Amino acid sequence: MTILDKIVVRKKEEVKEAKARVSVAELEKSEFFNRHVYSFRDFLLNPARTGIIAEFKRKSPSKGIINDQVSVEDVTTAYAAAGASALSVLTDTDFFMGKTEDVIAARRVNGIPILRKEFIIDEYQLLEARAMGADVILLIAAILTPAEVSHLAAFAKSLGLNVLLEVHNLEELKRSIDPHVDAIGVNNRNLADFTVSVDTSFQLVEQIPNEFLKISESAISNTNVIKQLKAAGFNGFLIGENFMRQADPGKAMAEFVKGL
Ligand SMILES: O=P(O)(O)OC[C@@H](O)[C@@H](O)c1c[nH]c2ccccc12
Repeated sequence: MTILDKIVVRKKEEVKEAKARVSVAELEKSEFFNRHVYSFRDFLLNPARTGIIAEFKRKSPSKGIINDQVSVEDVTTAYAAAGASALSVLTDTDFFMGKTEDVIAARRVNGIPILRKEFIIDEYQLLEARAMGADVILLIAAILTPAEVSHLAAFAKSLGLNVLLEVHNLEELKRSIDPHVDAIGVNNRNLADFTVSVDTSFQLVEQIPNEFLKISESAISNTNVIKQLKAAGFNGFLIGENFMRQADPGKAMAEFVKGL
């Protein structure tokens, strides 16, 4: 079993437990459920911002603890002030040390799009994403059939959410592409074996139709790479560890963007 398989097994249990604990009617009554959702496209394409989707990530299966000493409010507001186009906040607890409350806390203090970074396998998690104040949801092609991608993307759109589809090879891209998706993210990290290569982004960019926003995800640690990715056609750059491994991730991002 790969780590991704393990995460999905655990996720199925979690979703079952959550459904038993909190009804859909309760989710629909939550304070953020009917709020205005920010447009991922507008923020990513705004030239006054950096295109960086800055991630709050305490821990990962590949790196272990990255940083569990900082607050989600401090870091995300500093990311936004440093020019982030959007925020990414992990909500998986067992593998990434994240939680629903992290998105809620980030939502209260930020006015830019928030991606609920989660392993989505069920419609219920999209209702949760809406309820916690997220604007963007992630669909990972490696764990979903094309029919599931299409169904979940359409349901997310019906809730007003933006959809980011993540692929890490041409086969996943070809089989999963769907008109309900807003953005396609090329993950430079293979979630099955953790190998990383930014070349994955350069190889796949030409194959992504231009109606989709193009995002390069993971293992981005210098501004020259961002310049090259931009020249190749990418609109967004998802960065986590490079900032989070510093004592002050917001300050690390502010320093980083000086090089753009
Ligand atoms: O920390 P990095 O290498 O900058 O990567 C950030 C982000 O791309 C990565 O956390 C990620 C990309 N896709 C995911 C899916 C699930 C969990 C995590 C991820």
